[in-house]
Amino acid sequence: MIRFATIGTNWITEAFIRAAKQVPSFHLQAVYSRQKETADAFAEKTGATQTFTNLHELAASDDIDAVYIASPNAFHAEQAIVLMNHGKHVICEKPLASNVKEVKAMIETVRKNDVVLMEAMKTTCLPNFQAIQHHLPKIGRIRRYVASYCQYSSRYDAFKQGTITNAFHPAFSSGALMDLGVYCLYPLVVLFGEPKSIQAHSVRLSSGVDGEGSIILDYGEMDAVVMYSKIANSYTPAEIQGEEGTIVIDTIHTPTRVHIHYRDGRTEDISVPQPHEPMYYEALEFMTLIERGEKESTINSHARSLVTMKIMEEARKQTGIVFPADERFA
Ligand SMILES: NC(=O)C1=CN([C@@H]2O[C@H](COP(=O)(O)OP(=O)(O)OC[C@H]3O[C@@H](n4cnc5c(N)ncnc54)[C@H](OP(=O)(O)O)[C@@H]3O)[C@@H](O)[C@H]2O)C=CC1
Ligand SMILES: O=C1CO[C@H](CO)[C@@H](O)[C@@H]1O
Repeated sequence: MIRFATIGTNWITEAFIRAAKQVPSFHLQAVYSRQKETADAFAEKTGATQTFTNLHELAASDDIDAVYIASPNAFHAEQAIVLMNHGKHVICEKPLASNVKEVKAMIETVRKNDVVLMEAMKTTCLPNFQAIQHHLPKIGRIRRYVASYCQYSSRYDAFKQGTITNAFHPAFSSGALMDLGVYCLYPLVVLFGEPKSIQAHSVRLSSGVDGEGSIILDYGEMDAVVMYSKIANSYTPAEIQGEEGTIVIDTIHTPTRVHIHYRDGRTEDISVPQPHEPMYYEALEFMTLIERGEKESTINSHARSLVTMKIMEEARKQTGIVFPADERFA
């Protein structure tokens, strides 16, 4: 049994708990919130038996083995480091942190402690993503990866009315690239590694974060184009274009229906059953690592989280997006 605590009381933590409960070794021991009333209400809703309002008490507790972090991005590194220094395993929401320095500090903390740290990037743990990897050689020499995640945010309505919520505030290391662009980039890094160079463009909002953006990534004999937005929608599937065929993926964040369109006109459905909720697979991966005494996921590895963050930081540099967290760790 792995005794979990959670940080963050928004809907995503409920979704994680619901999915993780399908893994037999999961036990929800405690929830953390800044406010006692919120913690109590969330514990009642989720079945946790303990609550915390002090991160250091949570970190020091002998009742907890692992923590799922779903706080605003700006707090991921700080919270994870405190927890890992007390021997807690950490599964931390995407993006792993605010910037490269923070990711490096987190990886350094893993090295000093006997703990697992994994970025909760659901996409790459999904059976249909693994099907894409398996069938990739069938499309011949790869020439382009295209992915978009553009979803108009209800919080943008509030923004237009003059209320800047966490999702659009630089103090929380937010914006379209950090929130949605990461879903296009992480699978790209898993499939093709680190690009030689990138060119980024973004539409900056008055708060200083990006509302949308695009990045072209140079891989020498192939390139990648990723597009992301919190201020407009896109219905375009993702594609991996090869000389012999093209893999078409319905949605990059949660691949469910995946087809190969061969150049000779044939089509092959390479989708596989994905019976569980999307977050089940990342939860299973994380818990399996703990049970096997392994330090890191070979899927959502530290190196891949670091390369993804390097790309995002470079894109921010090119487009003038600075977070207070960058100065904190400078
Ligand atoms: N995997 C997925 O599909 C999704 C992942 N995410 C990720 O989850 C994380 C949280 O996102 P989201 O729920 O939108 O974020 P929120 O801004 O809603 O904050 C999440 C939680 O953090 C706490 N919090 C809020 N504001 C502050 C603050 N100023 N200081 C400290 N703690 C605060 C709150 O918990 P409390 O009040 O109880 O302390 C809140 O429930 C992000 O990293 C995001 O990228 C988000 C949605 C989907
Ligand atoms: O990761 C995410 C996926 O979906 C959400 C929107 O529905 C995002 O805002 C979020 O951060």
